[in-house]
Amino acid sequence: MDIVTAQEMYEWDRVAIEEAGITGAMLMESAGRAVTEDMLRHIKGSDQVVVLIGAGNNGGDGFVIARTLLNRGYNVETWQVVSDDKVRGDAKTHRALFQSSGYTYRTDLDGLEPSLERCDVIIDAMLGIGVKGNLREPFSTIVRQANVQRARRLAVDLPTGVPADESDDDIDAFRADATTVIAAPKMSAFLERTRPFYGEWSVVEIGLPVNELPKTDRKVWTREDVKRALPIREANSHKGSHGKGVVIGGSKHMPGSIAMSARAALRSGSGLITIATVDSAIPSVAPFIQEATYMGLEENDGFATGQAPDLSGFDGVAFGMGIGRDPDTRGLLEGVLEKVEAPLLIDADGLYELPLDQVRARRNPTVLTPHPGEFARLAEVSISDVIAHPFSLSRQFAKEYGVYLVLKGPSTIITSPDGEQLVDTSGNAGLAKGGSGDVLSGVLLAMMMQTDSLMEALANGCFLHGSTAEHLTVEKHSMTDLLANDVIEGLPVTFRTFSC
Ligand SMILES: NC(=O)C1=CN([C@@H]2O[C@H](COP(=O)(O)OP(=O)(O)OC[C@H]3O[C@@H](n4cnc5c(N)ncnc54)[C@H](O)[C@@H]3O)[C@@H](O)[C@H]2O)[C@@H](O)CC1
Ligand SMILES: [K+]
Repeated sequence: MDIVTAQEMYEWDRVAIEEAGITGAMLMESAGRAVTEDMLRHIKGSDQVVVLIGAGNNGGDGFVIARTLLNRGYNVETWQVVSDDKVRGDAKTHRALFQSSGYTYRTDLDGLEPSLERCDVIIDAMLGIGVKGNLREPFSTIVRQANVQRARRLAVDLPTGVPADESDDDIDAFRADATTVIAAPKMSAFLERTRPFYGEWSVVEIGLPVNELPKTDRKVWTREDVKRALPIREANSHKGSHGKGVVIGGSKHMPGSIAMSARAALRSGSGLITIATVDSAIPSVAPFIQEATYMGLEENDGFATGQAPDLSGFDGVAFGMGIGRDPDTRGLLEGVLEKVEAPLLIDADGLYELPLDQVRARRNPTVLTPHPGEFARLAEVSISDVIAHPFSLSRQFAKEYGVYLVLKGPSTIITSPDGEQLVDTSGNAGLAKGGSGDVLSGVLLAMMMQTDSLMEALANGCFLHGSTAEHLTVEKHSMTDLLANDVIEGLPVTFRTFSC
């Protein structure tokens, strides 16, 4: 499923209208009808519905929605919140159709607040992707009034006041319980600051000529994508067919991270996993993971040091989980960056003092898996910049250093060195705990060794990790008590849902 910017969406509309010959009014009719159909999931026959209509084409959709609901016998009050002369083009055409169908609308805004207080459902068709900057009047007052009502709030395409794209503006917007998105989700549905305004969102198809539309290089990775792209275990496979991986990390006082990564990698189908960690950590890790083999690392004060061991012969390497930030570990990391020919994933403490020039110089794939704080440090920007512009900053960074970047968050954005992006929205707040990242690294390593496309491997890994947390918090756990180890032990159920 493509994710679009406002500009890309306008280009899709242009192709539909100018090249495919579908008129704007026709598109608006289809959009309004499809949105109504979707919204009916949230509307009962006895509900009093208020439809709020703005000046642009989002308002035009509102006239179609109001007419469709009235034709079906729903109780609807239609409010055009701007003066008549502001409504033009296709929206004006649909206002005329609304009126010639025998329906009337109100514009006396003094009477709007009591209506909002009385109604059961508010449909927001005031502003869509055309919003620019902070809300002006009367929109900001109406949004404020609507946001405090007990009524269910439903938004058309996007909640009024939420920009479609990345933005630094303060957000003052309609707080939707549910949003029916037209044709494709906009970037803001995945951004930390704007995503909550959407509520639960769904996408409707409106008759755009899909095969003629310019492709975007930004997509949501869905369950169907995972079903298609997840590695299948052939009946005649052996342990060597599924990847021989090594996880390098852990320190005397942090042995747990590497243990969790290794166990997650094994639970996710790796053929063989070697744990490379400081000698002093091996006795505490080994009893928990009997399926792994071990490689001792030189240590200084409990932290790994010395040269990189021989890592030839491995199909995938993950570095950094629990390794600590001791300056003496740097030589080991430099050796790993230089020597490892297999795909190399670097996480956690491995990202702390990462020599980026050496990363750029690598001829083999490198995967970095930062959370926003780690990414801000790597990219030398502020955390608030990362939160506001994760798509563009990820793309810029991945291209500049030639890396696969997994920027973790409520929406995880995976970017390839040539700028293609996949977004995973699975998971929940139960994962906001120490150890989650270590488990994810293990799952990703396993996927990297079993899937030809690294992008698909990373997106599958993020999805498996997130959807495991989702099912565990429905069946067995709460978001409060869920631990990283529970996620590892929940992976089998996730894999079983994909029958692999
Ligand atoms: N043919 C098309 O272009 C289609 C468009 N569709 C709908 O049209 C929408 C886009 O239409 P538009 O481009 O007309 O944009 P909008 O409907 O989002 O509104 C643009 C209007 O909002 C005003 N405005 C912008 N920023 C404002 C602010 N901060 N405060 C107050 N007013 C502000 C502008 O002056 C302009 O009148 C989509 O979101 C979608 O709902 C759908 O009907 C499908 C077809
Ligand atoms: K809207």
